[in-house]
Amino acid sequence: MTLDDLETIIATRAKASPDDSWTAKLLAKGPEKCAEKFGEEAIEAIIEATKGDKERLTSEAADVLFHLLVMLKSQNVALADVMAELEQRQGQSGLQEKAGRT
Ligand SMILES: N=c1c2ncn([C@@H]3O[C@H](COP(=O)(O)OP(=O)(O)OP(=O)(O)O)[C@@H](O)[C@H]3O)c2ncn1[C@@H]1O[C@H](COP(=O)(O)O)[C@@H](O)[C@H]1O
Repeated sequence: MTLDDLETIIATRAKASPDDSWTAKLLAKGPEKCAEKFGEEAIEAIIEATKGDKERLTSEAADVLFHLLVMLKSQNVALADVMAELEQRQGQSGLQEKAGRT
């Protein structure tokens, strides 16, 4: 499973009935609800990371990635655009980037 696969699954399930699909149900609630759910999942991952529970963190991290992609879908932002942004950053240290900010 790749993030591209998951994006494709989400795009397909977005067309399903909200009665049959969590993806469709969440998207039907609108972008704000999708963002809120992503935030909840991120907080759950933070909690597991601070506890040091690797198994629970792995599970919550999966929830975070799934809900990140649903949030992007809700705003029609393509994963490819996010990856292109990361690609542009390749080769520049995060510390260099921070020091170069005006
Ligand atoms: N990867 C996921 C995925 N990860 C999490 N979830 C759902 O996200 C929902 C929210 O998770 P939570 O554990 O937070 O559930 P909750 O009910 O809010 O529980 P609490 O907050 O009370 O703990 C649950 O219903 C999970 O099943 C997912 N739902 C779908 N997918 C993928 O999307 C595909 C299509 O799913 P549907 O859209 O449901 O057909 C699936 O086959 C999977 O590949």
